[in-house]
Amino acid sequence: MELQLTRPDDWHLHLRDGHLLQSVVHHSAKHFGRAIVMPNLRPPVTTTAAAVAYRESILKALPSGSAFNPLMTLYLTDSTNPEEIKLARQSGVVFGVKLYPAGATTNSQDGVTDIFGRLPVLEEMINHNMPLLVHGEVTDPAVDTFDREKVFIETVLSPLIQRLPKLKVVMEHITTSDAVRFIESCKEGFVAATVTPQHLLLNRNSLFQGGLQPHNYCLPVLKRETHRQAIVSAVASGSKRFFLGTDSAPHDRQKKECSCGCAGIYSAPVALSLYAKVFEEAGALDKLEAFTSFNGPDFYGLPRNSSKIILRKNPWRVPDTYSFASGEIVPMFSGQTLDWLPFDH
Ligand SMILES: NC(=O)N[C@@H](CC(=O)O)C(=O)O
Ligand SMILES: [Zn+2]
Ligand SMILES: [Zn+2]
Repeated sequence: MELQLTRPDDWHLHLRDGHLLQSVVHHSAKHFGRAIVMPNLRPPVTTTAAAVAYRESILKALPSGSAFNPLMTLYLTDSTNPEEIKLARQSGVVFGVKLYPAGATTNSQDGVTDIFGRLPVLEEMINHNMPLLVHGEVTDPAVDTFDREKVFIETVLSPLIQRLPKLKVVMEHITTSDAVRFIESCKEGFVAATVTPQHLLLNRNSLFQGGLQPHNYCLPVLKRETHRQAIVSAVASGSKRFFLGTDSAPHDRQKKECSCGCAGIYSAPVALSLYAKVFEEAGALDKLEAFTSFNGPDFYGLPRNSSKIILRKNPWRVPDTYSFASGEIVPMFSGQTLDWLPFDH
């Protein structure tokens, strides 16, 4: 059995830099046309100049002949000014501005402490039709980890959208039925969400199955099964508001398997196989292509890709690890067998 799909894009990807970039970028470039590249490097990509330089290093790291197009983002801080948004738009290579609430996730320490203090920047983004990409969790240590997305929607995102109804917003890596309901309640074309393979396939039991499982730890953390089911129903419905964003987040194995393991799941090499599995199990393979290849570019106002890929039923074993110059990375579904295998058309 075979499916032909318009070439997909990844609307949420971490490519890192240095050795790690060199060893992961080809996994995304192999089948994806474009990717929104997240700016949470150390130091973060806070200026257009830095985004342009980062883009150059990504292009250099690509296999020769690759047509992969990295779409860059800026990391919003408490000192980002509206002028930077103008520069970003003029550059032609920056496609979004990322909101990390300070302290919410990996490399978010330079993030925003109060988004309502950034209104002039957000208004400039509206003028330039530049979307705000949101890691949607509050950071208040008094709020239970599993409630942080819901509380963010209630106390930050919903009031923000009411204040700035013309701002385009992508709620990244949604994890709850609350997020699904919220996105569905917003104006189509203005608010959308990316969905990761892990939040479609795993629930929070996967964190503790037979012992602590650091490779299933990401942020926002996996939630209970009812939330997973709500997210599957949302994507299987064919709604245009949801699209593919892997949040593929490579970390050296030693940084995951240690006394304070960091958050992030490496899914780039398996993501398309996993999304196909989700849609097949939901009886919605006919909705897969819109999710992987249409809804994202339509939301961002970019053309859909013209080339195609094939997904073939061809069981394959996911490698246990991928080696890179200074370590190894354990991928999602490491060592397991997946049915669908992507090929270039
Ligand atoms: N998702 C994660 O758990 N980690 C991401 C950061 C992020 O997307 O929040 C990373 O950069 O490692
Ligand atoms: Zn995030
Ligand atoms: Zn991410």
